[in-house]
Amino acid sequence: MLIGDSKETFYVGPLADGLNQWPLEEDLPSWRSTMETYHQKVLSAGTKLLSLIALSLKLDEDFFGKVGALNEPLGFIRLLHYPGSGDLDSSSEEVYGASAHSDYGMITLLMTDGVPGLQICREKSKQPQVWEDVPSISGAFVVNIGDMLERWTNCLFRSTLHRVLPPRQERYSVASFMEPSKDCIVECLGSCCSEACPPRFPPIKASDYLEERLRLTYVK
Ligand SMILES: O=C(O)CCC(=O)C(=O)O
Ligand SMILES: [Fe+2]
Repeated sequence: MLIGDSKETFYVGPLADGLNQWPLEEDLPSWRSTMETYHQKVLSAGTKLLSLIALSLKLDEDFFGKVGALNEPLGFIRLLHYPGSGDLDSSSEEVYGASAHSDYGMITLLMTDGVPGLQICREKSKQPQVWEDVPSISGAFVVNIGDMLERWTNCLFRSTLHRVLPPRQERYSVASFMEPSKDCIVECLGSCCSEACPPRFPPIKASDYLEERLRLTYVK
């Protein structure tokens, strides 16, 4: 019996570090160039969004660049496939397509094929949790706030708790994660704390934070 998420994933890592292992051109013609173009475009959209977030926090629009969050190598793309419930092994007991989590980085730009399933919980620390369907808007990204942005803003920007219900029909999505560059120190912004509202999290190096989260997720 299988218990766990039904999702299948394929990662495309940062382009600049040359570590991606691409399928052969003759096996998947134009796939690599399509993914590289998508990677560049989605990172550029994400960088613009981060400038808007910086401005909303009364920071310089290039704040995230200046603190070293946007240095290369940057950005992971996760291609996701959720089998339709009819395609699942009848002995498996997957409860979710993707179980409840928040993403680790700054923001995630999510594109789906329109098949429902994604849900968010607005008040993540309240019990019982209330889950709402996220409607798909053709041509638009769903943008999730990640945990490191929550740390930076001392919870002014809350990371989005989300999950994917096992879809009845097959579902595809593409999640593009903007994580701060490895050496960037994520620490409470001066404008987000005061004596009455001290920093809730100590400063942390982005790579240390990420490694710890990955360890907790994958090493059980
Ligand atoms: O497939 C989706 O809609 C969400 C995927 C997701 O949350 C993730 O990959 O972190
Ligand atoms: Fe996610």
